[in-house]
This record gives sequence, C-alpha cells and structure tokens, in this order.
Amino acid sequence: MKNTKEMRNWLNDLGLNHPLVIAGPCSAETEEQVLKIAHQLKDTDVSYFRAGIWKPRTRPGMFEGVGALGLKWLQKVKAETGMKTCTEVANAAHVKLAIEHDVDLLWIGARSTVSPFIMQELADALEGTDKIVLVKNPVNPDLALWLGGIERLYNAGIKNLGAIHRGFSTYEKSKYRNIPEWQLAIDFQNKFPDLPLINDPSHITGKRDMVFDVSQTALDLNFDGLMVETHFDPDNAWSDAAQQITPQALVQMMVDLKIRKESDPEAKFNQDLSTLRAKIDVVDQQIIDLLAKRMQIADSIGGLKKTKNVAVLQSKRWNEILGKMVLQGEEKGLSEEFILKLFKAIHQESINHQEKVIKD
Ligand SMILES: O=C(O)C(=O)C[C@]1(C(=O)O)C=C[C@@H](O)C=C1
Repeated sequence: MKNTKEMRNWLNDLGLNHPLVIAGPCSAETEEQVLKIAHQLKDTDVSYFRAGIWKPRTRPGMFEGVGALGLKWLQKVKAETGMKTCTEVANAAHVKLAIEHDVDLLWIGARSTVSPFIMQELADALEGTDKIVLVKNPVNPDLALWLGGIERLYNAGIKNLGAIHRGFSTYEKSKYRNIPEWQLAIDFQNKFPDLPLINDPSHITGKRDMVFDVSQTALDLNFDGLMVETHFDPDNAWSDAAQQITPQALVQMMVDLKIRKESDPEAKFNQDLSTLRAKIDVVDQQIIDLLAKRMQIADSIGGLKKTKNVAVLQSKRWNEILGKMVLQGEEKGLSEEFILKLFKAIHQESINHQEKVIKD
C-alpha cells in the first residue's frame, strides 16, 4: 500500500470547512435514546452519527449491545435527520447486516485490529465495498499491526479508508484511559499523509472533562477529525458513562476548539519561523554531539568493567541518576514523563554500547 492523494477523496467529497465530526452514543440503548440524541446532533458539525450495536466488553456480564435491532434505529436516524450513520463491526455477520441496513461508515475496533485473522475475515466480507471503513489502532502501540490491518482492507479493493487513533492500553497508572502515544500517530501521518486520521478523545481520556484538551491536541497535530461519544444523559449511559459528553457540550466544544492552519503565506511570519528553526537545528546538533560524547564515556566504562568482570547494569547508580535528572528537569520546566523516557532511552543505548565492548 502506497500513499496517494486519492486516499483523501471520500473526505474531500464531504466538502467540510471544519474537521470531520462523528458523534453519538457509545451504545445504542433504546430507539428513543438513539433518536433523541440524533435530533440533538442534527444541524451541528456532525456528519456521521455513531452508535455501538455490538459492544466488545472486557468482561462478560456487562451490556454487550442491542444487536441487529439497533440497525433499524440507525435507518430511522438517517431518514429523520439526514445524518449518515456508522457502527462498529467485528465479524463477517456484522458486516453483512450493516451493509444490508445501509450503514454508511463502518469502523473496526481496537480489539479486532490486533488480530490479523479477524482483519482478514473483515477484509474478505467487505471486499469491493464503497462504504467508508475506518480502522482503530490496535490496543498495543504497534504501528505495523495497525497499518497491516488497513493494508488487508486495501488489498480487498476497499478504497474509502481511514484510521482512528483511540490510544493504547497500559499497565502503568496514567491519567488517561488509553495513553495517546502521540508520537505513533505522528509516525502514522508521516507514512500515510493522505490517509484520513480521526482522533477518538473519548477512549483516550475515559473522562469527559479531558475530552476538550485531547481534541485540541489532535487538531494541533493535523488530525482530520474527531469521533466523540455523545449522550443526552451521560451519567446514566449503559456503557462508558464517564467519558460521554452531551450534544450541547459537543456543539460548544466545536466553537471553542482552535482550528489551526498548516502554514501561513505571510513573509514576516515565515522569516521568524525560519530563524527559530535555525536555532533548533543548532541545538539538535549539540544534542547529538553530547550524546555521542556520553556514549564514548560509556564505551570506556565498558572497557574498564571488562578488565574486572563487573556487570554492565548498575541499578543503584542508575536510579540515582534518574532521580537527579527528574528533579533537575522539573526545575527547567521539563515533565517527569519526558525525562524518564529520554533517560531510559539513553541508559539502554549506554548498555548496548557497553555490551558491544564487553563481548568484543
Ligand atoms: O555507571 C556505570 O556503571 C555505567 O555503566 C554507566 C551507566 C550510564 O549510562 O549512566 C550505564 C549503565 C548502568 O546501569 C549505570 C549507569
């Protein structure tokens, strides 16, 4: 699969002057609930109305969706509001039913993207469709697996493709439900700049008061749109209550979000930007020189340890360095998260260098 300008066709054809917005409840609960939310989202920036019909839940015994019955409600949404509709599909039977009920956009969930078998089954079931198919990132931060899933659909002749960034599972304590790992989304855009990329702030945050902030970051990183879970009574939603926002809050959010351009033609702006970028280039060069210097010292330590048969890993010394760097970083306005990531990477490289010296 190669990046092509045509990948954006389905998005360009919508002719939007704002980011694409997909919104609606996490789950379709009742016909009344679906239609009430849909009517509240009509005449807003929302182009596609979403509702989960088949819900992949972590543990059995939770609400697993209303099933095919909900597809009839989505048909009513389209007839009554004119909004296009979308839902999640996870197997060939879902695909068949969704297409029969004229759902316009199908998305594939994070728990399906992890499995090449499921992705191939879905690709076979969707073969040649002109529906829009969006693929959520797999639960683990694996760009190749994400792209591989999309590629299976592409190879099945599906041309209206896109991706949804919904964050990644983590065992470590985090303020997010699924950590965004923005770098991975940036790498995705670098590889496929024309493949529409939508952000899902609801699943990244898991909390409604963080949805705005994550949406703004996504737009600042040139995402093409947002998928936001929306319910008229979020606290009493049958699934994911904490992360849903009201349709009114969504409308306000779309007003408040700053939609930034990728560049500006003004000469003074571009000159100032070039000057600052030149400064960054100088600092980046210094960083590389310093890192190379540090690794030369690590090589010497490796040589010394080799003579006395001393282990490469020195946990006590390393934890001292890490603690000191976090404190010094904080004094300079650098987050603990960043310092830990940076120095863990430096430590690993230092170990690699020493290993090479010791094994030589
Ligand atoms: O101080 C050492 O013994 C080193 O090997 C250097 C170093 C580092 O790069 O700072 C690398 C590995 C050890 O785990 C601790 C520290």
